[in-house]
Amino acid sequence: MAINLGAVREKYGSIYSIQMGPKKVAVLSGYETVKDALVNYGEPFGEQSQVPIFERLFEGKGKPFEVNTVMNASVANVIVSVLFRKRFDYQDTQFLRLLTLIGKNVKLIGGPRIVEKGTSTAYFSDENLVALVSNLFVAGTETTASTLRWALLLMLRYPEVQKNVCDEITKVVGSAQPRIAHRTQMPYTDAVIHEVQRFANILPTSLPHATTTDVMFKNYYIPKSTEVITLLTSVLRGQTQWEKPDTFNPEHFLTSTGKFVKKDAFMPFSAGRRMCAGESLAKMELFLFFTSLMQKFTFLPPPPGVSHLDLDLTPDIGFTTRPMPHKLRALPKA
Ligand code: HEM
Repeated sequence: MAINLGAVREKYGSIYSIQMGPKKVAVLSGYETVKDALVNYGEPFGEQSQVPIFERLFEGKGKPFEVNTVMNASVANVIVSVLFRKRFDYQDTQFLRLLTLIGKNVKLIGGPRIVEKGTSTAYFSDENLVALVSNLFVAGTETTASTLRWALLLMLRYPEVQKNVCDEITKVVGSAQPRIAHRTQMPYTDAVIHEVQRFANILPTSLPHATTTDVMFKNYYIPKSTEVITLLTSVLRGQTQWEKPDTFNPEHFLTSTGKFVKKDAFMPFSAGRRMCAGESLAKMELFLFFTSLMQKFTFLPPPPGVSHLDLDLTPDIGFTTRPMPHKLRALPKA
């Protein structure tokens, strides 16, 4: 996925276009070209790019609304543009039905397990392709959207953390569009996103694995083809790993001087050769969606009389850990 735009520039010069999902995008590079475009041609290059999720939130004008659909649709469109080079309109009935079905499936899988007939992976077929595309779609949508919904709920529940995030965004990003490059200068926001992922614990049992051979593991014999579940909850909420394992506490990822600190037990994407294939994409999405939303809105619990202390952090039932359906208010910032 990663394109070395520096290398592309060497080949094609300082102005070229690339296809990004459904859109053809012009790339301007090099000091002279960029300065010329921004200063001398400020007007024609000056329109702000439309971001559908913001339009939806602005439409609400601070009224309470349910965030599930718009969050799922926004995140699903990222993966749809990677897979199919297109995006769906948020009103598209087929798209909305697909998202509803994914939501229902995830809930059902959390109950008694459904045993599926395996698709042969011995050769490449239409069947494999459909399975691959739908796996990527499901894996890439529900997980990221649910993490973002937790992020908003936790910001409602901990307004002081929301304020610290917003202050850091004002200081580092200002009114510019947030970019991945900002992340290293934003240790507090980075820590909050890590702590959201740790606390949300989206895939508490990870995905099931199976042994490829008979194994002796710590004096236990495990025969070949045994299904193995690795409990990520026990790592993300491990009592010996974290100062306050069951409390949302961004300080878990901060030193006493406010620097971001990595933790070995931060393992929401699992680890090893089967670890999440979409980790980098997910991390980028989480940072960009979260900072962009926090930059533009103040998130509040729905009235009347709901205090942030009343908000319920008990997760909904399902294969993934999702917040209970709830409403919130998004107040546009001046
Ligand atoms: C916050 C977001 C996400 C979380 C927490 C997450 C977490 C995980 C976890 C725990 C696994 C299981 C790894 C294992 O079996 O050991 C997994 C697998 C996978 N994830 Fe993600 N994921 C996220 C987002 C994504 C995205 C955006 C994509 C796609 C672009 C994606 C694609 C996959 C795929 C394809 C696998 C299967 C890998 C394999 O079995 O070889 N994930 N993910």
